[in-house]
Amino acid sequence: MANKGRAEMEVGADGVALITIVNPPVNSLSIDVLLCLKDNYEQALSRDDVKAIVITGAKGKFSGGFDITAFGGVQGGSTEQPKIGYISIDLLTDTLEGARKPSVAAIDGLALGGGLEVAMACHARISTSTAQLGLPELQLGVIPGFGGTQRLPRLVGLTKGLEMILLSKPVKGEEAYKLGLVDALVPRDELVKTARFWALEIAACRKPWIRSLYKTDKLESLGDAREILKFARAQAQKQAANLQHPLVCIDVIEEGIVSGPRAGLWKEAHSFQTLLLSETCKSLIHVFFAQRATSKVPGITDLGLMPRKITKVGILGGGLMGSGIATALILSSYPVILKEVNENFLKAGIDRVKANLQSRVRKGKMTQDKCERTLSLLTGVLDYESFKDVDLAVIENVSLKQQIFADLEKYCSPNCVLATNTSTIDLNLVGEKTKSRDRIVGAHFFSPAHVMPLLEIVRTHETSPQVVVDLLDVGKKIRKTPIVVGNCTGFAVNRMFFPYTQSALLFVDYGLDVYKIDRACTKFGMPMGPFRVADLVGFGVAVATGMQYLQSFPERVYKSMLMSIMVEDKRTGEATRKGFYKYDGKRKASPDPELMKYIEKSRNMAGVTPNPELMKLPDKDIVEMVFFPVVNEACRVLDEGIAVKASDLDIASIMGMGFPPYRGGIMFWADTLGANYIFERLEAWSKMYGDFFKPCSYLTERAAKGIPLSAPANQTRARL
Ligand SMILES: C[C@H](O)CC(=O)SCCNC(=O)CCNC(=O)[C@H](O)C(C)(C)COP(=O)(O)OP(=O)(O)OC[C@H]1O[C@@H](n2cnc3c(N)ncnc32)[C@H](O)[C@@H]1OP(=O)(O)O
Repeated sequence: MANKGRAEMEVGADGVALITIVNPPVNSLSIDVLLCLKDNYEQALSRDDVKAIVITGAKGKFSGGFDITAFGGVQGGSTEQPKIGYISIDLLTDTLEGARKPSVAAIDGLALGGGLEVAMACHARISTSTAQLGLPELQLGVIPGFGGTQRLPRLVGLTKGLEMILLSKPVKGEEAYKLGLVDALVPRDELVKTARFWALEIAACRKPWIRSLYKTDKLESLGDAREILKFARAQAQKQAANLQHPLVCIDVIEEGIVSGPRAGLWKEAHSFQTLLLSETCKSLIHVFFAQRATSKVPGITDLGLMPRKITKVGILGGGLMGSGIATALILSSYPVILKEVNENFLKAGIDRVKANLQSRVRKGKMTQDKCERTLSLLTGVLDYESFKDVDLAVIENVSLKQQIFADLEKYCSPNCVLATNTSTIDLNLVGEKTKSRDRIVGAHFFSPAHVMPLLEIVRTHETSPQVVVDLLDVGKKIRKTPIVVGNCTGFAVNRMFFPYTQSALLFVDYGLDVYKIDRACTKFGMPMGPFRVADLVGFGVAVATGMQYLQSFPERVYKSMLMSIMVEDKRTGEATRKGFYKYDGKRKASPDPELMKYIEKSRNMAGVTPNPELMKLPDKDIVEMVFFPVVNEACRVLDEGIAVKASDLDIASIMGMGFPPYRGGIMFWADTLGANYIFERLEAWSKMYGDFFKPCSYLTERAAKGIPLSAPANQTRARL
């Protein structure tokens, strides 16, 4: 098998061995790279002409950490691993850090995870000011495994070290220097030269020879450290009660502080090994690759098309979505022209963008100066005159979309991409009156558009691949995760979201408690249960959406009257301070005993007698009752070719619905339970409660054949 990366060594006349990690695209530390590093070290330590060593990464990137692609092989048992502690103790601690020749890390681009851990084992670190340094392993369900749990707190102090590790939050070179994580900041073109000089200075005892594993000056006293760790444990549990690995990480750090760093390294090595095989780690690794795979669309991104340069974006409508989209675009340096129908609406739209930016200033995410420079990219207009040179026009929720598209066709250049932000409108209808159907595309942002990470790119049969490639590129530049989907009511995310609320409403009619359902969902890991979400969004939207679904999918909509009854009583959610919950002045939700009268009315209208047995159900059953219909719908979305692959739906469920990432997304989670189990439960419920639960043919077939729901179906033709 071909080697996965290497480390190259070159010995200079100055007596410095320069070791370069070469493993594109991010110089990850594969086992091959690490074994090369070991060979290089053995050579450098034995050669008389080598006085000191510098480690760097090829092409401006130190290293993105351990090779994540190898995790899958280890988890599946197909890749053999080095023995426990071999990399962190034998190689990095005893060979590199314990060597009688000094090492200096020359860091540019990124030093993440194992990359930073290699750098911390060196005796000094020189960095550029823009490099990113961090230990993001917890994001992947593991802990730092090459000594990071021991060395980072010793270099930057326990509080900062915990923050960086538990929040997977990297720092820029500049901050790393202030924290003491790096020893000097230099411009990129002086990086290696300075590191060489520094290494020779250490060898000549003119600069300190520091083994960070044994540093104690930054560590708090044992009593203080215990208090800090206690607080960190409480925070970790509060933030994600279902996750074990943050607590394991804190235990490992504590071991090093209480019993010494060597004991800490051993505990780290054993814990890393155990966590690597956990369901959480498998799920999070799946999510890492699934997220990157969303921008790989068969038949679109494999045609060799290059994205065209988008230099200016026109937005029609400065409402909530239009202003949010404008904010997202100017934040990524796109000049934007915002068009409204009159002065008042235009001012309101621009004020919304200003408020979005000001909120970033207040939170310390942006300086006032940067805020003003960003705002200068936005121009408000009342006519189409300035649309001549826009490359992308995004139409927000304005009526007469057809007319607007016909107007745009007259005013914009023939190459301008025409995008519409809609969650429901049929794109084929929108383009009906134009000759430009090939450049019409949906750009479904989620509210608030400048904050939510997901972007559904909706294509019709006629949308050209070039236009999709262009929008994928814009999505990446504005830091959204784009999912390419076909045209249908609700696209992928809302189609999956709808049964979530529907199922919850059905079971309330049949006797379950609103608050019990919400609690079961939040314990499962959802940020909010379906009823709390409905309050947040407002019932107006939910009722209107329900009507559209009823039209499109009449055979599987449960017609609950509960929300409509509440709307009649002007009880429409958080905005009216009363929905399924009641809200105080600070938007704090609490259960409302009055709700029962609406529920009883809804049950009467449905002609349903509540079953008291349902209230005795454990949370697990409630979660399945709410989510299996979502799985069923996700299967239909996949079967119809609306989504091109199951992992796209995993990302859509995580980023669009708040499905817990540590469960891997809706389809990944479903496969951990098995298609057959889900089929049987849905089938049983469909007999008791009706067609809403009826398993679709995709699910039925896979359950019968024992095929995972996520397995690609080559026979499924994309219907768009
Ligand atoms: C023992 C140790 O403690 C354990 C570890 O080190 S675990 C690993 C810790 N490191 C990380 O978590 C970093 C993960 N990577 C990232 O956050 C980002 O990829 C990055 C910041 C490095 C680069 O981001 P960006 O420039 O946007 O590029 P991105 O699209 O994410 O990645 C480029 C490619 O590199 C791959 N890649 C990134 N990091 C990788 C890694 N550590 N191993 C293997 N492949 C990696 C991606 O999968 C992607 O591949 P693709 O082009 O085939 O889709």
